[in-house]
Amino acid sequence: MINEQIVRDVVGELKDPFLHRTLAETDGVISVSVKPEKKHVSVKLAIAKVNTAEQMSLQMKVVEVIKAAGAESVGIRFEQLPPTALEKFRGTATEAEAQDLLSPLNNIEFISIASGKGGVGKSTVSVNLAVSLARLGKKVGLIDADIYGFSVPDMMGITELPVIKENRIIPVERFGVKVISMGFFVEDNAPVVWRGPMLGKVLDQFFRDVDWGPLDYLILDLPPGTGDVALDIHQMIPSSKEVVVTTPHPTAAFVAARAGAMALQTDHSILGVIENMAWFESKTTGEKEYVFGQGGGTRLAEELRTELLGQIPLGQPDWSETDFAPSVYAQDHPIGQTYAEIAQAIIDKTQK
Ligand SMILES: Nc1ncnc2c1ncn2[C@@H]1O[C@H](COP(=O)(O)OP(=O)(O)OP(=O)(O)O)[C@@H](O)[C@H]1O
Repeated sequence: MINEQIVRDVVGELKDPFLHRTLAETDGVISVSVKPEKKHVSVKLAIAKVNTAEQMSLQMKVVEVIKAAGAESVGIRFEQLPPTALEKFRGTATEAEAQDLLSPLNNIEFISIASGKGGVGKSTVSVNLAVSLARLGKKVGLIDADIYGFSVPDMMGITELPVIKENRIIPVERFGVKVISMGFFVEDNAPVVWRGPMLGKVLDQFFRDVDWGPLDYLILDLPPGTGDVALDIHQMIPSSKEVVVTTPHPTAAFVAARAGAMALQTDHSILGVIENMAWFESKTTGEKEYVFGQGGGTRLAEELRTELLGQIPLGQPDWSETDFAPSVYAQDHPIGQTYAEIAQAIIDKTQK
């Protein structure tokens, strides 16, 4: 039966990627909690530098060893080692890494977009939030981590592929957003059927081998639902602030609550709820019709003890206004303005 000591032992053997000392040596295993009945383990680790590709790789290894020790799900939080510990071990880093440790922290805010089920508009929301944050002057990256149902390139009207320069993948830039999608690496729209380690490698590559440059926000479009794939990805991505997308129907909100619960279980925090397809407004009378019901967003926000960041009505973008990107709303489109307000609320909440 898995217990705290076993977790401390297996994780303690892994090395801090910058200091090349084991986490046991650096006192990097801050806390461990085990819920035996759910076979769930939460760990809090301290390493030399957080929110880096190296953290991502370590995160994969942590998930691997804890699962090998008998856990079914894992939540990981990282924090930075205190300066005294860094000073003590810096001699073990290479010259370049020591320099790197001195540089200002690569302080990216990870925001993941989740939903309880498919088709509620999670990818549309991811794309438009990313574009709106960029319009507000932020440096934004977008990872289409909906690995089996990637749609971001099509939604943004991206036709080119990323180029490789000096062994680094240069993301495609569109509307000021740097985009990486599984769709760039799969031929002829073939379905992707990997799980576990392969999935981890792909995600790792998205973080490690992509030349993101400096970023304020990295938006992750997660796979829908609360199944194994969504759980795998939740465990493998760095701890993030999560936005849960739902439609207004009470049942949809009920399902979305499970996605929120999964986020919390895997140590992500919840930033808020977006209610999509909230109503249809008649162009002729201005009357609102609540086609998919009412109240789901508010109810979900209450249940997750968070706030409703905004409500997005039904409506299509005007393609010609957005350079033929089928799902991007122009800045002056009413829905584009709503996205701008939500993006501003996210900036305020994350103080970026
Ligand atoms: N507010 C909206 N008004 C009208 N159509 C919308 C709206 N939001 C999304 N859609 C449309 O609904 C469909 C589903 O949206 P989207 O692909 O973003 O959902 P999803 O939750 O990401 O689905 P999946 O996870 O299954 O890929 C798309 O055709 C999209 O254009």
